[in-house]
Amino acid sequence: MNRRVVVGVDSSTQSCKVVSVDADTGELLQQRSAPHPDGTSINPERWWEAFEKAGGAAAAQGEGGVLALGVSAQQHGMVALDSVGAPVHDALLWNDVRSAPQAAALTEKYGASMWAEEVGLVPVASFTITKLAWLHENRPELATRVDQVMLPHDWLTWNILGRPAEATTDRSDASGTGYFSVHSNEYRHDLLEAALGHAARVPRVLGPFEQAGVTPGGVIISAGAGDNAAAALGLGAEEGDVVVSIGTSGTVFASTVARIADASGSVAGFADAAGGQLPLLATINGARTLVATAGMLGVDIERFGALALAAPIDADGLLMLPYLDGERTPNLPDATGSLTGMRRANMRPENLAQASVLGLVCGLADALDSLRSQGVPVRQVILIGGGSQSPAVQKIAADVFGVPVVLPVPGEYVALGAARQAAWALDGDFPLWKREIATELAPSSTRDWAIDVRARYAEQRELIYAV
Ligand SMILES: Nc1ncnc2c1ncn2[C@@H]1O[C@H](COP(=O)(O)OP(=O)(O)O)[C@@H](O)[C@H]1O
Ligand SMILES: O=C(CO)[C@@H](O)[C@H](O)COP(=O)(O)O
Repeated sequence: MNRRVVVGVDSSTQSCKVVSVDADTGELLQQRSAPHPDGTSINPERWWEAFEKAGGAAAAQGEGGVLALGVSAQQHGMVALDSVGAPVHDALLWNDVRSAPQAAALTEKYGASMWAEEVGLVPVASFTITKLAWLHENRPELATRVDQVMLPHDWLTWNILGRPAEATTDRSDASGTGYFSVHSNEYRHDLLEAALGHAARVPRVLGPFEQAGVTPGGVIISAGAGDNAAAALGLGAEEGDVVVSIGTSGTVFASTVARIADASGSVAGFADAAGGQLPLLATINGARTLVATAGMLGVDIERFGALALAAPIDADGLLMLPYLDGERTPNLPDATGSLTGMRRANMRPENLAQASVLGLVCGLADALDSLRSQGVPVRQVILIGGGSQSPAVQKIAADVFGVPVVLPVPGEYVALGAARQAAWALDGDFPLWKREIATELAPSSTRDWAIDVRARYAEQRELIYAV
């Protein structure tokens, strides 16, 4: 019997991944990727070029017998288009912190409780609405030209469908804008206008398995999703599963029924891609903490992993707070990284490597504690993302997180989730693909060392950044 092929796309911060999957079994058939330029702002055409290089554009026109395709992408990016569909400014990405002052002003103007209760999140620089406010305040001549605002996944879907009069999005990605209410499932046009200075068109929000359209090649295009919501779909995350993704961002999230309204702003009450909720915390400094430290040591990422594994598990007291690009969790957009606990005896390359691993994982453990404090059940952590492939991360994760940690077979779970959504849109039934086999990461005989490291990490964070 001929396979029915669906395709999933993950247009993430650093690259575009395209996976071809058997629609009936979920078996991975092909996987390709192409890099994106570095930076926190980008001309969206670079996303299209990578999408083409990774085979996505051809698949979207039916090459290889593709029946359906779904696009997932990095969340929050501001794609502000004029009346002819051209960007008025490079897209400001989730990890661009220039709109931090606007985030603080929006929070002050309406109050954190309103944002948490009505919109589900409290503005920080990552969220689209703050970027529109930045444009309005700093480039008013461009802001007045904005006709419509999209997110990265919306813009790719819109281009795949030949730039129809009405763009589309989905609830999971809309929930990360700051001008959409997960409670009413309606846009808050008033908040968008307050930020941008005038009204602007926004994409129609599709249901979980609604079709965005069909390409001239006959390929059904699904609604798409924000990347973390797509990962939850790809993993088949269940109540009690908390996904920790170590990609460019570090994210900690769960697919739940209960809505979250965290006025502290730590936990964002996003929507998932299946009609539920996706409470989430994100750090700006994910796997690139390890990559930057490897660069400082003059070694590649494999050698970095070996160095970290060779160090004492607590880095012999060396401690890094890896706020290398500013930080979102905790909300310290102007912070820089710090290295403390240095002694002549511990100033060794392996200790620096391990300190960066500990700094990354301790920050994610803090996020896990915040998620738990909002009533989200934590039965196990499912560890994904490029950084999860680090043997040094795998060695300490169970001890530092303090709960069972499972590692699925290496895979692009965001793109797989987008493919699963495409199969859902194709058939109208959620595909019951087999759940990936996962390996439980063995904890140490005692996690006392991890409790001590986390306490010292918290002490330094409070001492240096007062959070
Ligand atoms: N073994 C490893 N150890 C540490 N970092 C790794 C390893 N393998 C990949 N990475 C890093 O993971 C990141 C890519 O992960 P990915 O989840 O694809 O990110 P994104 O989805 O944000 O583009 C890159 O920064 C890469 O250098
Ligand atoms: O801002 C968030 C979630 O709120 C990030 O998770 C982005 O969605 C970027 O994802 P990656 O490129 O790191 O996968």
